[in-house]
Amino acid sequence: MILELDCGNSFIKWRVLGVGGGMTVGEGVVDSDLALLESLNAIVSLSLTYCRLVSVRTTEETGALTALLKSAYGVSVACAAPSREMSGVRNGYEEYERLGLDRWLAMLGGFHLASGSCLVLDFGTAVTADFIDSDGEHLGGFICPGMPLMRNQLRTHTRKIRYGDIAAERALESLAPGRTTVEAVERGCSLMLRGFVLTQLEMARSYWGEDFVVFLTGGDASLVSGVVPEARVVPDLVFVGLAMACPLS
Ligand SMILES: Nc1ncnc2c1ncn2[C@@H]1O[C@H](COP(=O)(O)OP(=O)(O)OP(=O)(O)O)[C@@H](O)[C@H]1O
Ligand SMILES: CC(C)(CO)[C@@H](O)C(=O)NCCC(=O)O
Ligand SMILES: [K+]
Repeated sequence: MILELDCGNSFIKWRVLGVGGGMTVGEGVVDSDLALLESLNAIVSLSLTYCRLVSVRTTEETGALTALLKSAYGVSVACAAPSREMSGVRNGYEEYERLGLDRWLAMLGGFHLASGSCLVLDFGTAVTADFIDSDGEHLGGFICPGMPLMRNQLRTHTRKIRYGDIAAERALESLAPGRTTVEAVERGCSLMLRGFVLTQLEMARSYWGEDFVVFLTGGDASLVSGVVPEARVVPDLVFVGLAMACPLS
């Protein structure tokens, strides 16, 4: 069984693939290393042979998790590393090692699935956009605060914006002008994300006309999928790239 991990800034996304890398035996989202071990230990007849991970955390944090996995399961752990070029994609950053590895892997996955120009949009703690042309050239991208950061900034820097998670979820059932604080904030931030997406689409059209594929990934992709009905929503896009960057043999 193969353990795959995407260690983001807020959550660790994990999944376990069965022997041969085919079926998904288990998957989830956890908020700590210990919660990850708990989830894994709950899988009956877990028998890990290999682990591959991508992390945008510090070297120390990633090292601690790697050591934990090695000692708990005696498994070898491969970490995705930055590279100038891979699987036909050329990293467009001036200093390629500074490009977030989650972005890099989502780009590898997207270019592989599109076999042509693509726009990769990831909606996590941060929101990112990356442009890859039909030659695999990464033109660069954008980084913005995601939904959790936008709402927390408002909560932190105002005195009267306070509401709970359940109210937040209910507020997003419509995007009409809000008549309560929670509706006004949740719908406002959601519309900001949608506006961002529409701007990215405009830019992609200016480069490639209609000849490109849009990928949506990340925990909050569903907030914007309505404005790009033609987009491919691929929740595991980072894992697609991870398997390419860290193959079994
Ligand atoms: N099962 C889930 N657990 C946690 N968050 C979820 C879940 N499903 C959707 N989300 C949403 O996904 C967002 C987090 O996105 P995601 O998990 O892609 O990124 P992250 O790990 O927080 O950050 P990064 O951008 O660094 O990867 C949160 O805003 C949350 O509302
Ligand atoms: C932008 C995030 C936080 C998205 O998860 C991550 O890709 C990251 O930390 N990137 C490093 C900075 C950069 O990509 O330029
Ligand atoms: K991410």
